[in-house]
Amino acid sequence: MGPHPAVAAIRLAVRRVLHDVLTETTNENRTDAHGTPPAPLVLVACSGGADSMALASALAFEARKLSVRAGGITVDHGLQDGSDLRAAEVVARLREMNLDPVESVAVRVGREGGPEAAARDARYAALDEAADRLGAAAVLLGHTRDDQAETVLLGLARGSGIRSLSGMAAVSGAAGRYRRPFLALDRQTARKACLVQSIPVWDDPHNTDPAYTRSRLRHEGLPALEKALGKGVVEALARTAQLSRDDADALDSWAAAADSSVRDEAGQLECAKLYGLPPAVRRRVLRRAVIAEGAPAGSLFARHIEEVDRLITSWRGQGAINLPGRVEARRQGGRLVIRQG
Ligand SMILES: Nc1ncnc2c1ncn2[C@@H]1O[C@H](COP(=O)(O)OP(=O)(O)OP(=O)(O)O)[C@@H](O)[C@H]1O
Repeated sequence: MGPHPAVAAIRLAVRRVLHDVLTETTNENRTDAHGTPPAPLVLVACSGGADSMALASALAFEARKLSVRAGGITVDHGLQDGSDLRAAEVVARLREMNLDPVESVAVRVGREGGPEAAARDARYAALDEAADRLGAAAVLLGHTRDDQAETVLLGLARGSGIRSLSGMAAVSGAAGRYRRPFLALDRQTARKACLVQSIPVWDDPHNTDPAYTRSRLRHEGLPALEKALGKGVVEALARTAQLSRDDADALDSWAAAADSSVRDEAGQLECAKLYGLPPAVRRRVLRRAVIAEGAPAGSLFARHIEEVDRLITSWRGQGAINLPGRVEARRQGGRLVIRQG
């Protein structure tokens, strides 16, 4: 008898990603002293929750069959009493699965951008550091289709265009280090896989705390949408993410190609030429120009770019526009001048 369908599904998802990682490392043509390619190290980022415990179990199983070393990292955000004990427990469970190396990394969470964003920033910084130090070829994350649907809704509510509707990428980070094998699987499958394999899971109290936006969305928003629109809404939102990502990528390439065509010989942006671009492309050209002058991408919102865009489309002699990173945009003699003040 084969494995339970939920276990088969999580293993297949991980196997596909491990094959990708193996193909990429082979293509890089790296070999050891004996001329054979070294087995790449793949880490699972594990919170101890159902998604990442399922991921860890599938990684442990599939890595044994392939030429892949499997390890794990758990990050202790230090935000709850006893978080260090929980991290130690996760480490013990990952070691029981024969993952090696396994580490717990303690981080200090700042306040920048709210508690969820601050915890996420600290977590990714710690995962990056660990992956570099251990020489990992990839870090697996347990985001599911349900997480993707939530991310699309959060992006929709920001009102900042299709890039924010495109959710999380299956491959992201420096040199494509982060992989999300479960993006097409639902959360129930991961939970079921833990249940049938008797893997204990930790339910993060933050996930049910209504103080957190994502938790409200998960427990109130999405169920209400499913009631109104039917069960297929999660799948539709996840599909929207993929379609939006493709559209956003195409528009970004268009903007990159359009950039040189709207500049004069001195490299200055010409307002008349910018005016002739489709708005979606023009806003991207402007965003690129503002970032190139030193505005931090994460602090640059749609409303900032709209204001710069009005210097082109609704010119009424308005003054300079102040942007994040002390960048300033002004219209001068038919040119758009963007520079750091
Ligand atoms: N403390 C942590 N340490 C290591 N990795 C983490 C930690 N928290 C989250 N992750 C990684 O990020 C992914 C998404 O986490 P998030 O908290 O957004 O979702 P989740 O649905 O609660 O996931 P899980 O059920 O695995 O906890 C996790 O599946 C895991 O891979």
